[in-house]
Amino acid sequence: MLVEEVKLIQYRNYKELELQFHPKLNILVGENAQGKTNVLEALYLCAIGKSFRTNKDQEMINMVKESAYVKVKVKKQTDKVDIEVLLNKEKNKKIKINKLSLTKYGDLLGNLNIVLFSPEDLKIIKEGPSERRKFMNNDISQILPKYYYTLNQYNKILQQRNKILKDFRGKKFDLEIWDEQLVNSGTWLMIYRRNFIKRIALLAKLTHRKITDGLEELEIHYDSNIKVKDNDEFEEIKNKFLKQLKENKDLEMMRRLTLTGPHRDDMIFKINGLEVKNYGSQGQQRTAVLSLKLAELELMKGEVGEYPILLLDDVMSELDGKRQNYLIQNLKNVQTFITTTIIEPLNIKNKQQHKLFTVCNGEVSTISSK
Ligand SMILES: Nc1ncnc2c1ncn2[C@@H]1O[C@H](COP(=O)(O)OP(=O)(O)OP(=O)(O)O)[C@@H](O)[C@H]1O
Repeated sequence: MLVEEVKLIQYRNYKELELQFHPKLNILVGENAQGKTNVLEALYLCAIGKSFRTNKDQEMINMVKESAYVKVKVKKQTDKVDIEVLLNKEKNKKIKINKLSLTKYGDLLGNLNIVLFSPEDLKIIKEGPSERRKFMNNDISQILPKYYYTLNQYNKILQQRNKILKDFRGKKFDLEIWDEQLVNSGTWLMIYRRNFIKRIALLAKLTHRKITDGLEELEIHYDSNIKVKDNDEFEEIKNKFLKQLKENKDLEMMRRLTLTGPHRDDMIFKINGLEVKNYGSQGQQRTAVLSLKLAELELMKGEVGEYPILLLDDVMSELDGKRQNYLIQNLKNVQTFITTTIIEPLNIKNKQQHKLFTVCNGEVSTISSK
């Protein structure tokens, strides 16, 4: 799939902007703080329904305005989709697909699939488990919208259960009704995550082997909070989840928090048997993320039947020449958007088809198009 056009009105530092994109490679070049990432963020908003930089929709509205508007025209193998997002400082955002308003945000997912790679993604490897859960949640929701709904349901039940635990003042009460619901949706989340990680791990391993000329073996494992076996089915997982909840109940009541369940899941990344988080060099960590991102592209292609679009926000300068080359060479069939402050180090061969935009203080002009 590809984005043919984007239109922005009062979005961040753009008054009004319309851009036609190249079907292959689009490079946005400009100094810091000019508005390059804002364009990528707008594309992401139309794909996922939120920003990758903030949880507050209002921040995307131009500071001195009350509302903002983004529209993208998406071309898929078999049809075209127009996605519009209207942000308002006072009201919830409105999303339209082909002019029809959505009643559930989840229905947006799958209309425009996207893989984002930014320096922030190193957090997936380096930082705490919440970054890895965010990665799983974002990716699985895109390929399996029912995951998104199950996750929302699980989080609501979790909130309720936590509230009961928090308000507990020595009175007798029963958590069992919440346990049953938590376990039901939580078990599905675990099954979806386990399947997803199994598939992405294999793809990332093959890519990593290629990038490192066979020197490094990347392993990615699902580290589920509920101790289950690899081949356990729904009922077995559910029973183990319930058992673990029961065992932890005293501790939970003492801590007044739900300590058991997939909201505490994690993923483990290893290179040649050693955990990348603790033992990997900076370069190895970057390469592992690159392998993961390329694996995401292939996984989405396998699921959806066509490649998602790829946003590379400021990452080229983080990769050495060899990795840049590998990336560019492997993106031939993927519509790609690159932001960069300097164009020279990019290994874009002259022959390669692309469109080059300069971004300066909320204005964009096309420099070249091949
Ligand atoms: N809500 C807003 N209203 C107006 N301007 C905004 C708003 N949010 C951000 N900006 C402006 O947008 C600019 C930053 O844009 P962006 O993050 O796209 O920069 P960039 O070109 O990607 O820079 P860098 O190379 O540093 O990453 C800044 O000038 C900032 O003041």
